[in-house]
Amino acid sequence: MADESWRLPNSVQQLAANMQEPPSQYLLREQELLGANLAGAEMPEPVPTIDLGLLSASNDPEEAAKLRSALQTWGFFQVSNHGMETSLMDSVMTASRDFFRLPLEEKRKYSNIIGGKHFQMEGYGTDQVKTQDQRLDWSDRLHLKVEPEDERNLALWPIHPKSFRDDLHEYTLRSKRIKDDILRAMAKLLELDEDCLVNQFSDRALTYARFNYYPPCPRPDLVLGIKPHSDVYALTVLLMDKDVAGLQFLRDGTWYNVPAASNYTLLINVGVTMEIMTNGIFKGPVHRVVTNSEKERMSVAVFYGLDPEREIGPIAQMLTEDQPARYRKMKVKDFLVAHLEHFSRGERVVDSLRI
Ligand SMILES: O=C(O)CCC(=O)C(=O)O
Ligand SMILES: [Fe+2]
Repeated sequence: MADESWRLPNSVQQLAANMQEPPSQYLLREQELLGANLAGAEMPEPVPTIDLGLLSASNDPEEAAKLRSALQTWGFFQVSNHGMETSLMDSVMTASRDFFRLPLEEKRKYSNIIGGKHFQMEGYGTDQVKTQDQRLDWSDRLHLKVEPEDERNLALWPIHPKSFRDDLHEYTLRSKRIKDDILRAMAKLLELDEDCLVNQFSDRALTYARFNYYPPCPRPDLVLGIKPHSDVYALTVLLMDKDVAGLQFLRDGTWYNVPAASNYTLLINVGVTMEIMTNGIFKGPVHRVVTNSEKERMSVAVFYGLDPEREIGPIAQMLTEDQPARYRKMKVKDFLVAHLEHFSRGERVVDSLRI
């Protein structure tokens, strides 16, 4: 039988602890390094910051204009005055750090590989390896479905540290309010009914939380923490490490560094689902994560998607005779499968849906 062990990558944390040089599957090829400039450039302006309290309470025109500009220029922004307590963000980060510090055998109880061979989306591990020549990312993840709540697979929710489950539950309740406030503000920018976007997310809509752990990497000049991608869901709420930077966004051919902020930053970015729903008006930016030779980095992303049983396509209110649909319709669950295929090849699924 052919040796298929390449399908089961090691924990990167384990590799980082034992190796001097990353194995070849992690190294970017010469071609990929051309013009890649992993060091990235400084952003020409500070990360746009939207006062969410002001925006949602009074639809403050200045904040709304900032949001419009951030969405059109970058596809991401920071939110302040968002109602999430620092102590809760602290607890989530600490619980996440404590989880990744557990012994490997303990973490493997939540593995995303079933029966030693079959990959599932949820659980602890790395991305699925689909082909032998796929570039691997220098990160380990814990990926959990949070909503619909009755579909939580609690067997994959860590019991250590003890606070993990409660913290995640509480955190995602708060994060949902932030997401809804942003969706309302975006709907107003598009001159849609205030709840038009919020209503796209039924009680069967998917929410995932992903805990990303990036161990120090001996070759930050050749290895990425996460390869370039656009998030597939509609909106991402990202809690970033307050000490270590690493996230970069691509704009007009240049990779820009998002600096670490000493207080926790909640960064919001548009995903491909939103790009399709708004018929291409708000675009899901391409981003990646670079590695650091000395420091580990953590982030926690919450992804908001649609009900997998419905169709994804531009919403009817966005279409006119002059602005016909730019994307084909597709069942959400097929779209998510197609995304994984494209992601493993470093491509964007949205490009395959253009009419
Ligand atoms: O770690 C980060 O800052 C970003 C992570 C990310 O892009 C993702 O999980 O999709
Ligand atoms: Fe992402």
